[in-house]
Amino acid sequence: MIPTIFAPATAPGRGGVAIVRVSGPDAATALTSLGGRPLPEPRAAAVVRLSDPRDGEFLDQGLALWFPAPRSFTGEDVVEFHVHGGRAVVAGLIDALASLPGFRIAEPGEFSRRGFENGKFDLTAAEAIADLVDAETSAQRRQALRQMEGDLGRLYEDWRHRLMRGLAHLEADIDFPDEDLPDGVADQVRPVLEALIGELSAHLNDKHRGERLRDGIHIAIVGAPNAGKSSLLNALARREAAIVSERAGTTRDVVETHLDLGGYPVVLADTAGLREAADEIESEGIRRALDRAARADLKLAVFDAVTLPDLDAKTLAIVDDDTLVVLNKCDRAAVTLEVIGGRPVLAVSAVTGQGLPELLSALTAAVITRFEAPGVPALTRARHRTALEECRAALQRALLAPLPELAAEDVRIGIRALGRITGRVDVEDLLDVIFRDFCIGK
Ligand SMILES: Nc1nc2c(ncn2[C@@H]2O[C@H](COP(=O)(O)OP(=O)(O)OP(=O)(O)O)[C@@H](O)[C@H]2O)c(=O)[nH]1
Ligand SMILES: [K+]
Ligand SMILES: [Mg+2]
Repeated sequence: MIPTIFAPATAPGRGGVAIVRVSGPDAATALTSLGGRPLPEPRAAAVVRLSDPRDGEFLDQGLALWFPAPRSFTGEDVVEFHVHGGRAVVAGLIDALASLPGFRIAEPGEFSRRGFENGKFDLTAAEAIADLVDAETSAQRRQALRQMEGDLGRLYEDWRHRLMRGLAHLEADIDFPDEDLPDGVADQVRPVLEALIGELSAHLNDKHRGERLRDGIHIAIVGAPNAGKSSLLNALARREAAIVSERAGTTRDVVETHLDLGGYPVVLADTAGLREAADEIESEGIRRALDRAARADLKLAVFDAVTLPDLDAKTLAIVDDDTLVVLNKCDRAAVTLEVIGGRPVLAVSAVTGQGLPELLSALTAAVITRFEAPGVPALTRARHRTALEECRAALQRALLAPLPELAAEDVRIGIRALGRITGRVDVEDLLDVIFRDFCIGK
């Protein structure tokens, strides 16, 4: 017997309203026994006076919604109680529900899991629900919503169906060599595999755009000691996140701060000044700085306007296409350079704030051009990436396979890898395609 599960759907603590969700075969009982009334109209809010069925103690007056299966989030019978959002109210309701036979508190993600198991949505959409709940910026929200609406799931399902048709052709070739099938089935498969390998590669080769959007885009501030890196971090973050001092070599550890740039989540990192280290600790700090610069999506290379025309060679060596060049302390020296290391110079003062709005817009623009690709759903999870790489490798093997049997086995591996992403790994699907495409033996 499937247990009926329940849990608060709203965050713990005080609030205007708290929602407690119930799902399972006995969900209706929760409403009738606690609410002391017959079931209301489906999907219409009804006023309920809730009391504990054990002793009749009044718990709260609230609203109840009744969603009979299968038209609910989980695909099961679902009841939602909207009550006053106090801890004691919710605790009393939870306690009363727990006393009902066959009821237990839900495990994390269990409502979504039941929804997936009842075919309400695929795994990518379930993951998107989690992302949407975690979304902190508008771009994160947009990506999660697109994925929840099925953009990514549809892309992977389309690929999987194309592969299944390819496999059906291969299998027909193997199983029914004497049947009256069209010629050259194997030749029909090759272009299908080649096209898919191309599409998989384009999707995989996206600079981790979607994954970055979930985790945050990494920007590293690098430069010589005392160039004003920590001052710049503090100015951009509008808080004293890093220690600033006139002593060269102040920053040792990487200091991170989180920003929202144009709706994109950004992890901005301040690092140790680059120079010949004076001691072991500084040398470790510089190693971390270089490591961070190498792994960053974007870099801010900070030069000191006071020391012009000398440019720090260690910082110059880091400048590349993913770098914004910043000339700091322009309150103290006239800016005479427009280009450094082939990149346009952004003149700023971390102290007076001069040039910072321009730096912020340049940074935001750089972030947007690197990570926005309208219309095309992005790969969002390492789990998907692993499966897609496995699929591509299998298809590449299939192209080289000397026998159709071996090619078919590799294509099957590719199909299973794609099926794992959406959670659709049903062999019945494959039979459907075989019978629909060939109608052998009727
Ligand atoms: N006038 C002026 N002084 C600045 C500016 N930016 C930083 N400073 C000063 O320069 C000194 C060094 O600043 P920091 O921010 O500690 O420099 P840093 O690059 O982080 O230095 P390390 O952590 O030692 O590598 C401090 O005394 C700051 O007040 C600026 O734009 N104008
Ligand atoms: K310093
Ligand atoms: Mg510093």
